Amino acid sequence: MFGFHLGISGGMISMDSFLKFFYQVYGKENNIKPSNDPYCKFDSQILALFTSSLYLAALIASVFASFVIQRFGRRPPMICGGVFFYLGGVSVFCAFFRPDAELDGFQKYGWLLIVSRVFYGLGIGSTHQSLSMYIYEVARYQDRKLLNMIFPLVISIGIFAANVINYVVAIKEKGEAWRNSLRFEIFQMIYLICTFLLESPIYLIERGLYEKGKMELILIRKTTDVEEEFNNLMAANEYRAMKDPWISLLKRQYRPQLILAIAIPLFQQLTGINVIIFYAPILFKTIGFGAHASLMYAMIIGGCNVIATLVSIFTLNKKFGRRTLFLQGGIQMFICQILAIAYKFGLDGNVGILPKWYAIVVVCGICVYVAGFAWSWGSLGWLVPSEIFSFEVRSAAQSINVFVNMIFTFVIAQIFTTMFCHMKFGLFIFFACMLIVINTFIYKLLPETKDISIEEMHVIWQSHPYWKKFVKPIDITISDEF
Ligand SMILES: OC[C@H]1O[C@](O)(CO)[C@@H](O)[C@@H]1O
Repeated sequence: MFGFHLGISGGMISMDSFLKFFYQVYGKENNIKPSNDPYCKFDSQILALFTSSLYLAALIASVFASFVIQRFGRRPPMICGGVFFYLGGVSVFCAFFRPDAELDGFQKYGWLLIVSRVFYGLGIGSTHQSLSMYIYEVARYQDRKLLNMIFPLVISIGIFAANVINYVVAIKEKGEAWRNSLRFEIFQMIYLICTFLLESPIYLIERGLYEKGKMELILIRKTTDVEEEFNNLMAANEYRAMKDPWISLLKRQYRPQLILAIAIPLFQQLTGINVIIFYAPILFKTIGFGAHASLMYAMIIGGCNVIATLVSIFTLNKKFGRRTLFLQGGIQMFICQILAIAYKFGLDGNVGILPKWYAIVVVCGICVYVAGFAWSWGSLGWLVPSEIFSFEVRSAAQSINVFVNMIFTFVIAQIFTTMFCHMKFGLFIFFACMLIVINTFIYKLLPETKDISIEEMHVIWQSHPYWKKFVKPIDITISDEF
């Protein structure tokens, strides 16, 4: 669902019928109208809010969720998320399935579009952390790594599904296709199924409900032979009771984890990936591609993202170290940005009928960029934190990770159209500079974590040229098996 929302809005706002509707509904009161400059046609803060409101809501919900997860368990935020998805669906339903929903009706109910995005955002914010924590806690130790890698894969599949829906509804239907794209969102109500999940045994043990925790562990593992695992969970609980993860994370000793919990999601967004994921159809239309072609190219790029993520999980991650992949992907993305600048992406405003070869070069260039992201920052951005956040600070560090990811997803969604209007192809200079900073950071500050256990990580920090200043040899870290 997260992936689906990342992918759906860009296609919709590139559809002329949507823009017309949007400016009709919101333009009057807010004095906005589409510009004649092709780079500025989409430059409206309210239009950007249609995309970004979801991430702003997700950001706020994720803060609440991280407290609820600790106090009331992993299930309540999942159930709240289900209710929010349901309300998002109801808002779309009210706006589009009403018998009087002719143009006037749509104008009257247009605000429900943003309301539905806010509900979906609250749903995503509530579930993002609780689900990833739940999966981590319930999974067997040996399955965790794979599950962590599947996370970016399912996001990319969600994005691709949204791209396909946008394209198919647009070619099947003339005019008001975006309404059908929105109707697909209603299927998210199936998320309510998640409310049937059991509570995490780790949470129950934390709350002193030992018997219940053991029962749920038996149900989850489908065997009564859980004594050893249960005893491990109890031992880990005693250890955890002595240390609050938020207080620990602020200690000097955990500085590498704190900095990386902020830097990894921040840099993942500053690679500029969401400029493409959110706004590829707009970029294409601006430089003169047709409406259907723009949606088709966005779909090809979405497909490329899925394939490259699969390649990353099943081959590259097994063969190459994390640093190598981060740096290789970063350099690949940097070269693509430089090419976009050199060839003045968008022909510097001379939009019109474009030769076919130009379209092919642009789309291939973006595919190479997206592939570079998918096998570096896309997959490692979720995997590496799980390898470096030690047990005692994991929940706090993971909350920060999700929070920072949401802030910058929101920022990019909100400022892109304005940046594009003012900077034109110079936008790529900004992201190219960011990639220099990002690659330098990885080169200097990220130690290799492939095939390193959490206990060994401690030694890695101590022998790192920079982090050794912070990490003292005496502190021990509890095994990741807990
Ligand atoms: O697959 C690309 C997508 O992955 C994310 O970085 C999350 O991991 C999103 O921000 C982006 O849209």
